[in-house]
Amino acid sequence: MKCQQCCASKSPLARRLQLKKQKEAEEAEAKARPKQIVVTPQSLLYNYDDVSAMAEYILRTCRIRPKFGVVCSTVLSSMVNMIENPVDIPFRDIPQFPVSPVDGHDNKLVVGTLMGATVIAMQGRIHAYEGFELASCTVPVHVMKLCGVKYVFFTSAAGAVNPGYAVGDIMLIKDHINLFGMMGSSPLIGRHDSRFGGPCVSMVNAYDNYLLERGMEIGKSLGYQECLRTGVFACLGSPSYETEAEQKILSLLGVDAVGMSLVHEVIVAHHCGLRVFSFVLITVSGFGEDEDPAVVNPESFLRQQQYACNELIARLIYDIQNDL
Ligand SMILES: O=P(O)(O)O[C@H]1O[C@H](CO)[C@@H](O)[C@H]1O
Ligand code: HPA
Repeated sequence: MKCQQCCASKSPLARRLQLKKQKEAEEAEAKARPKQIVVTPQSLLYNYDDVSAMAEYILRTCRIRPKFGVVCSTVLSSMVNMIENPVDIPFRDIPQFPVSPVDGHDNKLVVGTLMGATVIAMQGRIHAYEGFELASCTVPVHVMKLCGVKYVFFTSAAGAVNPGYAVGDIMLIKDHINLFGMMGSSPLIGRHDSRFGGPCVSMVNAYDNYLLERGMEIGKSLGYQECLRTGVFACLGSPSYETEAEQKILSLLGVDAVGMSLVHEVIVAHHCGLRVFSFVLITVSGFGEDEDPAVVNPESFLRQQQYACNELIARLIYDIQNDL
């Protein structure tokens, strides 16, 4: 006697009929199911309790409530050497905190005091081009917020788009063009938690005007007026540096300098009510020059300007701390 099931499944016609029936059943089931709102993974990755747990771990470990947060660019990680009585907290020790897999990234927080103020600095940041969700790139900002931070300074290495800029220039950011956001990708997409902010956020004064002006004044008073600029920044999503054609587009858009981070961090910081000061160190001069940005060695590069950046951060913290 023939077995109905296995013999039937061997006939191509029977198999096709079976698949058709299966598909129809699946479609009917899908139709009957209530429509679901698909929440993007951004807001699901770290909820308020997850972020609280990270902040609690940090506060328990360092026993300091930081008022200032600093996100150090890969090229400006020497900033943490200014921190007194430092407590190092490796990212991997903080529950759920993202850890960069890139060689040479320090992957730690340094908490202590600087110019008499309490600070928490990120030595090494999380980049989208490493394969992280924007929520992972920006969760450190929410953690800083729950640690008690009020002011946050973001720094980055950048390539010049403005032809008037030179390597070594320090551009204080007055505005950005959010290329990620224009393409529909933002760490704020998805269900929001009102303890961090509302569903939408105005970006007016995201780069705090007062801090920008103070930063400029301090930079000048320190003698850096020749290399100080204020300009518009944009962030690329890919680790490939921009092509000449892309540089031209960026220039037409009004971008002065371009990097691979910072913009989404600033959005999250402003959204949750932190006061933001940001600047970039120009490490690659752009536009028509025969320079390959990938060959720039950040380790041995621009020591003097790195010092200038550190001085700028320290003096601004001092002035804010002392209401100057
Ligand atoms: O974002 P930071 O750490 O400044 O690093 C910048 O420099 C690297 C490229 O040289 C990129 O990672 C870019 O984003
Ligand atoms: O020249 C650059 N282009 C884009 N991102 C960068 N990050 C550092 N330098 C650059």
